Amino acid sequence: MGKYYYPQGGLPPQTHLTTERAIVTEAYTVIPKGVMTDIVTSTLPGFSNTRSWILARPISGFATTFSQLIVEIGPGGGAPKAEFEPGVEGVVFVTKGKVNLTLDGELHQLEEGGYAYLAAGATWGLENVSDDIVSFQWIRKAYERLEGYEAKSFVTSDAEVEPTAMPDTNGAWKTTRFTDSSDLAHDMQVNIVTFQPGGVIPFPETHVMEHGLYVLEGKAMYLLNNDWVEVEAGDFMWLRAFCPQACYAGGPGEFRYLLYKDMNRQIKLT
Ligand SMILES: NC(=O)N[C@H](N)C(=O)O
Repeated sequence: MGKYYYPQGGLPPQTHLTTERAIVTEAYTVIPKGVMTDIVTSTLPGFSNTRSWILARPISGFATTFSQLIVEIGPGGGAPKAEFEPGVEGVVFVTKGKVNLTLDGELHQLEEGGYAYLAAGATWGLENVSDDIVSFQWIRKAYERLEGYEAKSFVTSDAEVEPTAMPDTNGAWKTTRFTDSSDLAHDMQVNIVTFQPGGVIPFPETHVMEHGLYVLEGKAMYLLNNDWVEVEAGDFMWLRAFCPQACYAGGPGEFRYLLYKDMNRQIKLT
């Protein structure tokens, strides 16, 4: 085990996996929670009392389709009147605390597990009216419109959507899909993937979809291209298109992650 730099001093966190070091390759990136310290935060325009960690963004030379952030809003903070880019869709998924979402004039309270799909062109704002920090994942993508289809905003939660068992897995590998995969109005999905202890992705999936993968719960060994990497709750992975991927969730508890994927559009050829 190597030595790690903790800017705040003191002892390293209790669970200390070998992936406490960030990994950046051409096929994938791992940003372990241990390196998301106070010194690498970004302030967000339009938000007050808020800080964020930008986990993924388009990088020249790679066809990255999305950006993904951890956002923390302190009590009284938020973006009540933020004007967001009209052509950009997003998903907000709350991982801790409570936040008020005003979406096209309607008020929703999102708690842990709360999920909002914010369609391109929607008017929305977020306010933390509680006494505690709220933390959420915010995924953004330029919406690729398809004639005759229009994705609509909606609010739901992890608890409200029944996960589907993957074929031949006895329920050891399930996916919670918040939109129908065949719905052409949607050019992306943000799903939750859940493994029971012992659950696996039994072959290296290799596909055109790019992924952002934020671990919500548990730990596992994840195959990223040629490397098996230990990951646990709070870690983030970016996988470029065609990066081979598989998983072994050894337990002791469930292993769950939020999974971004781009989909349902023709590849642009010039
Ligand atoms: N790494 C993953 O969980 N991939 C999913 N099976 C997916 O691409 O939907």
